[in-house]
Formats: sequence, C-alpha cells, structure tokens
Amino acid sequence: MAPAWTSAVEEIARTERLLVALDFDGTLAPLGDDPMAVRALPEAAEAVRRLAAAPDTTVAFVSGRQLADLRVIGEHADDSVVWLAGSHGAEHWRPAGIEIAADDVPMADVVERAGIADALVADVERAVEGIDGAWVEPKAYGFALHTRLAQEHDAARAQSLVDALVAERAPEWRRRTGKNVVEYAWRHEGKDTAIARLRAESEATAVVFAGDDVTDEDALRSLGEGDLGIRVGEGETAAKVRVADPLELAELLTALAVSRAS
Ligand SMILES: O=P(O)(O)OC[C@H]1O[C@H](O[C@H]2O[C@H](CO)[C@@H](O)[C@H](O)[C@H]2O)[C@H](O)[C@@H](O)[C@@H]1O
Repeated sequence: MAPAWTSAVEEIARTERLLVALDFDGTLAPLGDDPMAVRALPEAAEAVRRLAAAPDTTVAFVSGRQLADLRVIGEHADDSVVWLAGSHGAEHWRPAGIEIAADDVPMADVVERAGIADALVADVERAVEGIDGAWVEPKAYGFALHTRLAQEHDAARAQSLVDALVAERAPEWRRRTGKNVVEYAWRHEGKDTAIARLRAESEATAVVFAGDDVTDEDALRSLGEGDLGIRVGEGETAAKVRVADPLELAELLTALAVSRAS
C-alpha cells in the first residue's frame, strides 16, 4: 500500500519553484546525547542530495543550531548548494553567487549584547555546575540549557535556577522549550521568519517544511494552503502530514525528489 502522504507529495512536486526547508535535529538526524556527534541519516543525506540536484528546487536547513555548528553536523561544505538558516533564522548562509542581505542589527548593539550574554552564560554555568546531567551550550545569541541526561527533579531544578537568573538579568530574551532543552536568546527571530525570508529569496511558488519540535510549529503555522507541512514524530501540530521518524521522512523526501526530477 502507498504511504498516506503519497498524493500530497505528488501534488506539491508539480509546483513551478519549490523550496524544501528542513529542520535538522530529530528531523534529518535522530536525537542523541552529544549534540555535536549527531549526523543526518545516510538515507536523509542522500534524499537531500537528490532534491538539491532536482530542477527549480531549493533545499534549506532551518535550525535552532548556531550556524557554525549546523555546518559541522550538517557536513556542509563551502561548495554546498544547500541554503542555511541557523539560530532559528537569525543567521543565514547562501551558496556562492547568491547575494545575502546584511544583518540589520547595528554592530554596537551586537557588541553590547554579546558582552551581557557572555557574563550571563558564565553565571548560568556556575549555577548548574553541581546538577547531574545539566549543562549549558553557549550559542551565537544566547545559550541552551540541556537536561537530556538529568533526572526529572534535577532538570526542573536547573530550569528554575536558570529561569530566575534570566528573569533578573535579561527579561527581554526569548525563551523557547524543546526536547530536553530550554533556550534563551536576545534575538527573537523564529522559524516562521526564516521561512518567509527563504520563500522570498528563492522565489518559491510552494514550500515544504518538515520539523519535529515545538519551535518548528512556528514555521508549520506560517505555511499557506499550497504548502506542505510535515511533522516528524508525535506531538500536537499544524502540519498536514505526519511521518513516524527521520527514516520515514527520508523516504518521503526521496519520493519528492523522484517526482521533481521526472
Ligand atoms: O531546530 P533544531 O535543528 O531541531 O535544533 C534544536 C536544538 O537541537 C539541539 O538539541 C537537540 O538535539 C540534541 C542532539 O540530538 C539533543 O541532545 C538535545 O536533547 C535536543 O534538544 C541543539 O543542541 C540545540 O542547540 C538546538 O537548539
């Protein structure tokens, strides 16, 4: 029997210019304990390669990872044709020859906020130092508190300590929850902003977006009638289609690449 998503994939494959925007962690790559050790499933990497080679098709990774880390885990080389939106859309990368709009945050603000962020990250690290399984990932515009390896009560304690510190020192920062992670950032862009920018720059006539987590719902909710949102795994969603895991997503993306190439 054909998968339930077959007709949706065949329909969107007929659009003139397609943007395929993909979250990374939990979507192309299964989640793991060490964030820098994860990689896309080979089947997913191959599907991305085939889609990127298909006519009138732009592929982008849209991730909460800071850009530098996304390039490492995404095995993204300088000559790649895959577009990137990191830090939930606050950082962008484009292939050679495609112009990229300059960041509109004044340099003086960046410097000032980076100083505040560095001091806050140091204090947050000290605050969670003795809590088993809790650790801090410094990021381009803030940090993430990881609790994947912590007991439930330790995770809750770490989160409330960090919430209190951020509320006192940086109440205007955006707080986002994810799978065993809470992120805090002074840039407020979300994946909805990233999709709007990628759609405009690629002149897409339709968008496919796939993601597995709460922050991906910003992007999924922003999609229009002619787009295709895909939720990977469980959870409430605004997506039209659900797949079980990254492996089934790779199967869907391969089917899309085949339709797009024919
Ligand atoms: O937007 P995404 O690409 O899904 O990024 C979300 C966060 O991903 C990373 O954390 C998640 O994946 C880790 C590796 O599998 C896992 O250990 C962790 O529990 C997950 O929450 C990343 O480390 C965060 O910075 C991202 O924001």
